[in-house]
Amino acid sequence: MTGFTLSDLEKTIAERARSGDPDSWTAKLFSKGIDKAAQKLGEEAVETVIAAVRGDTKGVVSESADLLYHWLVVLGIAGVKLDDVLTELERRTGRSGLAEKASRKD
Ligand SMILES: N=c1c2ncn([C@@H]3O[C@H](COP(=O)(O)OP(=O)(O)OP(=O)(O)O)[C@@H](O)[C@H]3O)c2ncn1[C@@H]1O[C@H](COP(=O)(O)O)[C@@H](O)[C@H]1O
Repeated sequence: MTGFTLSDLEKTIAERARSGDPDSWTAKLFSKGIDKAAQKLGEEAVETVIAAVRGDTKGVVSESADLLYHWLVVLGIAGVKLDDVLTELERRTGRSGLAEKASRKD
């Protein structure tokens, strides 16, 4: 299994956004703003759905990578940290830090 994480990609995206490099797709999306980034996110979501419905396994992998990258760009522009989303997901499992603390008190 790869050691590469969404957190690694989030850091790369933040660095590239700050770079202002004209060759950087990330910097371009950040300069265009939330409308363009959100549009790309929607397109990649639809392309992922189409690949899945067609049973195109390689397509699902490739489009999911596009989707997650553009999702992190949208999070970055929206000022939301990946960790905030993971914390919300953890809360839904009922195993969040607060739940654990509360259960230790019992
Ligand atoms: N993971 C990605 C990634 N996935 C997709 N893309 C880019 O997303 C863009 C849009 O994808 P599309 O399939 O829609 O391509 P398109 O049809 O040409 O796009 P449009 O016509 O809609 O403009 C392409 O230019 C892809 O290269 C990505 N660009 C960057 N990354 C990561 O971000 C890092 C920094 O990239 P730069 O900011 O470009 O330096 C890279 O090293 C990667 O780790």
